[in-house]
Amino acid sequence: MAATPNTGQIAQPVFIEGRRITVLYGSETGNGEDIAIELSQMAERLHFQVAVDDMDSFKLSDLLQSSLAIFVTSTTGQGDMPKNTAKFWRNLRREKLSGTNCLGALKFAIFGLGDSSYPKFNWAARKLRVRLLQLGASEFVRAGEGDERHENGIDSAYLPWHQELKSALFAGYPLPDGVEPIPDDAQPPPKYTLELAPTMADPADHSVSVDTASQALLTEDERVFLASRTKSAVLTHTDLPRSTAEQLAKDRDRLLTSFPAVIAREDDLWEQQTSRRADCLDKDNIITDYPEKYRLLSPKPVFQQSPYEDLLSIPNSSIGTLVANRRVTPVGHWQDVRLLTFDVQCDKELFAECSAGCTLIVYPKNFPKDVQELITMMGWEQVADHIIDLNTNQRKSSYPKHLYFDGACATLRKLLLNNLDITSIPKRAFIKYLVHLTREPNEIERLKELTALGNEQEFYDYTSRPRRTIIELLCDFPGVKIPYDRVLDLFPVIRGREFSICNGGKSLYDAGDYQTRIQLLVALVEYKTIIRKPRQGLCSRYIKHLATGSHLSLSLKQPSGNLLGTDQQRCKRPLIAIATGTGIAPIRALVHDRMLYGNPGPTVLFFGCRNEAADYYFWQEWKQIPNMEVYPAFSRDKNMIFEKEVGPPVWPVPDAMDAVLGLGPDLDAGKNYVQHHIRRNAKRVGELMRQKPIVCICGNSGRMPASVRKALLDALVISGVVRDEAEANKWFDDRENLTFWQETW
Ligand SMILES: Cc1cc2nc3c(=O)[nH]c(=O)nc-3n(C[C@H](O)[C@H](O)[C@H](O)COP(=O)(O)O)c2cc1C
Repeated sequence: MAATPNTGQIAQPVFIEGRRITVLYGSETGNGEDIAIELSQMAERLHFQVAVDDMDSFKLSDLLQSSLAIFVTSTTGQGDMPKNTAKFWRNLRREKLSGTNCLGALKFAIFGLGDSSYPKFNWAARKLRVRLLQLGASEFVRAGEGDERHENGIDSAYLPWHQELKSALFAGYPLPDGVEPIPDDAQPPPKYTLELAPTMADPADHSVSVDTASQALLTEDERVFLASRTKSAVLTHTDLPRSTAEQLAKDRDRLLTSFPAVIAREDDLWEQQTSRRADCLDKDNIITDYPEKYRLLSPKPVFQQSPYEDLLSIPNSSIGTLVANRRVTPVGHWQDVRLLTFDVQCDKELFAECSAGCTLIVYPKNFPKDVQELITMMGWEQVADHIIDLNTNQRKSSYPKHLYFDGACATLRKLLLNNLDITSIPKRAFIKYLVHLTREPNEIERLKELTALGNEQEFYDYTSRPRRTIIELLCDFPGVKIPYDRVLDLFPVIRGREFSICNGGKSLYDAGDYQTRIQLLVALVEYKTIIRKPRQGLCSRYIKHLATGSHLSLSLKQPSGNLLGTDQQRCKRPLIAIATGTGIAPIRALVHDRMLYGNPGPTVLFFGCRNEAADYYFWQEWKQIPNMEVYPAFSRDKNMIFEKEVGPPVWPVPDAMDAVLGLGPDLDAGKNYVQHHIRRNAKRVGELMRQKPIVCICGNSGRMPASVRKALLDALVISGVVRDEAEANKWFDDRENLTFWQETW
């Protein structure tokens, strides 16, 4: 079956010898990656041959050969480089490169993504820029810095910078006579395409597919089963590699065990009634008689309410079983916070090394109902359940990063269920692309208007502010028909979400041998927006509907810094922990780890939450921990607000950083936050500070980390460890005095 025809002309760049540009990005959650891809498309319109990749997938030696590059990086942690730049950044900083002018031939442009509520605003891009300059590279356009705090977000700085870069490329690298840039409104060539598996592509070939009316009524497991069986039958006529054949057999067995009884019964029946066995699959007529065998007796008319349970093919993941999904906040409380418990098969070494600071990655999925809505809207019914060809290694490498799929039985529906983020907020590039996919003049005009330069506020008001989803946008533009083979170009790939593990020590082994019992404390993202529709984050919705007993693919991620509590010496050191809300998760893991060696050193916890009755997590547990003091700050329990705040020793005029952050002596007045309790207990804090403690700050980013740091500095002065704020700053940053760990998000 042919792909839906495109409505517009596809503009192909002209090949011009030597006209190359490299676009490298560092990105944690995909914002930087999106910008890098948009910039690479802009360069393609100027007929550059573009290589775009994350920094770690790019060899430094290749950069040494490059003459033109664009860098895009976000900042993560506290002024840190994103993880997918770690190797590249390490290599770039190698001492032996210093003074070599090794990047003397490179011209570059750099754009950083950051958030000005962090003290180290855009530090990753700044550090990278300085190093590139040190190594001799020269900048051909001023550096750009996007700020998520700006009312129009990153776009406010990015859009003008994009234009500047485009003009600089156009002026600095003129096109040969007769070659014009590809206009912005011409449809870009596809980066990725989907193909139906060859034997399935032409329905006249053979009648292998189950008729679509019954397909629409199948459950996903049923469909997957049929798909894998269909594929087996098809592939018996080709040289099926052994490993794939084995995989198919394994999949089949797995599916049969968790399969709706009706299918299993049908299958058994067929096996009994026919003398034919698997060894007759090579007979010529196998394809024509195939559908009869698998026609369902009683198809289910409704779609399953929650996402399907099929395991995802995530590299280095393990299978987890959800043992408990318990709401820990009272039902009337504004926030639904879940304590999730998973038993994870720890056949992978990684899981045996789980400790405080590790995170667990959960891969959310879409709901079948939403996927069906999209399929119907786009008219993909005829192709949604055909096997698509994603199977060869060569092909795989040309699919988007983070796209994990089971190549043996991938279908468009499966990609939509498991891989493509169809409920995310549409990005500008998505909307721009849609202009080419509708013939309705009104829609074209409106889509163009939304993405026009100068209309950032309107774009924001239509997309981010109401948190409109891609599906909702498509409902607003019924004339848009996306060709099924363009889905990988258009829809973002669903990424796993990282959560701090909230248990440690012995509790990790509660599930017995070969299993690691892992707990997460997850605040579900649910809110009403200005369009008054309740909204849920993709992962929150997924988690909320996860039933106990569900199996899912999970990965473990080690912390980038030192492990904090895993040896006896460190467990005996004092711990000063400051946490707000679900930020208590990694602290609890550390407290558990420290118990491994009997009596740990003194632990002082300053914990901030709203109400004692609603979100004072794990309070009963703290009573059992030897040598632990807890100072809770309940910000909304009125009677808990103290009459008179203990201020710092001297309140000088707010320093530069405070002014930037809007902090000052008055801002927290009359409130009951962790920083107040730190000052109130300054003597105790100072006493522990003198004993080389571990200091942890975990919880919301924004103002909290800076306010807490300030309070800790004040405590150093009040308790006499140092004389003034300047000394306190120095003392605090000297790693001889304390180990510092911050986990904020
Ligand atoms: C955990 C976390 C830490 C961050 N740390 C910083 C920081 O230190 N400085 C900064 O300017 N922005 C910081 N940011 C903001 C990100 O750089 C910003 O959200 C950016 O859009 C993320 O882009 P990405 O999806 O490409 O990673 C942080 C964001 C998160 C979630």
